Amino acid sequence: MSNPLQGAQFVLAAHRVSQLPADRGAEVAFAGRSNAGKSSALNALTGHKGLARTSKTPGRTQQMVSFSLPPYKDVPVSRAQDAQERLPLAQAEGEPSLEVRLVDLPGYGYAKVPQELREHWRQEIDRYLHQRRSLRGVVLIADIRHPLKEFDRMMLDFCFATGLPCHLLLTKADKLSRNQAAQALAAMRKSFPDGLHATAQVFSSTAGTGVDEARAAVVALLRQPREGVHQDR
Ligand SMILES: Nc1nc2c(ncn2[C@@H]2O[C@H](COP(=O)(O)OP(=O)(O)OP(=O)(O)O)[C@@H](O)[C@H]2O)c(=O)[nH]1
Ligand SMILES: [Mg+2]
Repeated sequence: MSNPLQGAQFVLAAHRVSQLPADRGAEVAFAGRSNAGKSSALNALTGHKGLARTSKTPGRTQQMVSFSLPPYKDVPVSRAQDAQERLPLAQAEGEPSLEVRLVDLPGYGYAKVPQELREHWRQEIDRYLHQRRSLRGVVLIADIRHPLKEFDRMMLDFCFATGLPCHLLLTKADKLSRNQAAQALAAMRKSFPDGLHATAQVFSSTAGTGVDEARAAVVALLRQPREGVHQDR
């Protein structure tokens, strides 16, 4: 299966929402607690090992890092079928330029990050979620071995309240047996409230588990129509 997210390139790292690329096209944000494996997941999904910086030390990503996917603006509609796999954004929207981005958000909840900085990111992430019109969905990344933490719950609540779609990657599945991983996934799905627009899967950046499924989920998020996503945001 070809990779619909290949060709991603670093655009910029922002300290504030206002420094992000122009708010058009479609983007999907990667969120989760510090050290959950967000940057590693981005690298696995784009098939570009060194794209996002990863680290054993929590708190590595201290900016909002924006990556662009190749613009497919010149794909003739007659070849759309052929291009479907490589065309993350729905053409039906009729935007002349299909700008598509992935955003690596700073990890949340790392105690050693100074309080002031944590507060800064709490505010900026909140602002990002509420204001970013091109945001089509969130990939929430959580360690499969641990129950969801406060930040994860807040993110799901936000998605629930605003109708923003969310795809949960239960990552580091290589640390569990297949059976344990399947059980953790089933328990997680059960805990979702009715009406939450969320999907979940088992994932491992290191073992490559669930990579194709996750790529398809990201593409599905990028194709979300703009309406319906942020009516209430
Ligand atoms: N075993 C295993 N380790 C992983 C996996 N994904 C990430 N890691 C490790 O977990 C640590 C954190 O990974 P990162 O991708 O940097 O995590 P992050 O969520 O981006 O962290 P911050 O930027 O600090 O918020 C690194 O040591 C990774 O090698 C995985 O699927 N399996
Ligand atoms: Mg990171």
